[in-house]
Amino acid sequence: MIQSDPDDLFDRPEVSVRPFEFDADVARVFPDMVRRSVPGYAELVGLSGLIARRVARSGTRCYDLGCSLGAVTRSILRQTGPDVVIVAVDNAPAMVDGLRVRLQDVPGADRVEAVCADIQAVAIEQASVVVLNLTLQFVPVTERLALLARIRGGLVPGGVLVLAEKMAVPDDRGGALLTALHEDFKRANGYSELAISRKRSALEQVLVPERIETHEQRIEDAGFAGHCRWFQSLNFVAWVAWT
Ligand SMILES: Nc1ncnc2c1ncn2[C@@H]1O[C@H](C[S@+](CC[C@H]([NH3+])C(=O)[O-])CC(=O)[O-])[C@@H](O)[C@H]1O
Ligand SMILES: O=C(O)C(=O)Cc1ccccc1
Repeated sequence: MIQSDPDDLFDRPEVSVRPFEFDADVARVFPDMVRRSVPGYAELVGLSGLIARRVARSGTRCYDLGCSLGAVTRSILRQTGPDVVIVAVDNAPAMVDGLRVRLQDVPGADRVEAVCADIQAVAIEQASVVVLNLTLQFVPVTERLALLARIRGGLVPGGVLVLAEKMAVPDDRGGALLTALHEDFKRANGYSELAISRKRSALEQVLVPERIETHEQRIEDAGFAGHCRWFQSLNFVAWVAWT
């Protein structure tokens, strides 16, 4: 696990009242926050690297879109050969700064191009793997299809999209159970009732989850030839989609 200060952000009264932002405070606690908030996060990161190991070809690029501090970037770096370039993109300057620091003593880090930019404006070219690990949920819903279609267009034959998202649960007993269990997971990881409810408010309209069927329909509409779901833990789910 990468070094992190403990996440106490939502125990502070002033942080709750404004919408969630990937600023310097969040970047400082992010590894602790994401580990304690996303069930299966370590598996998502590790398995994304293994997917890249299987798929990435020499002379191609792997993209880590919404890379935060580069957990997936480092996972891919460990699993791919010397002729694979990794393009790590985030539009939060504090995240990209943190990524650059964390790459300093990592072997092979010269294969990583760290870019501070909007993923909607970054060219995707010669890509064998494009990872959106918990990132699409922050892109405006109306712009999601265009982004996936552009990713599809930048993939080499045999290339894949790896998409992981918090999902909107169905409005039924199963959905209610998943939501309740996600809160139990946060409680079990030491978050207070207040912190859980404040973060929920801060994320409203910032993180917009969608139903599994909506994601799968969009993957098809974007022109991918096929997809399969390879991960689910409570209300977090991941797919691989291929050309
Ligand atoms: N339009 C955008 N352009 C660029 N970056 C963006 C955009 N929108 C959001 N981000 C960035 O996407 C990241 C989402 S976190 C990803 C975790 C990481 N993938 C991980 O495997 O640790 C997930 C979470 O916090 O739930 C943040 O760093 C944002 O700045
Ligand atoms: O905490 C949540 O409810 C999440 O969906 C995960 C998360 C993790 C880190 C930043 C924002 C959301």
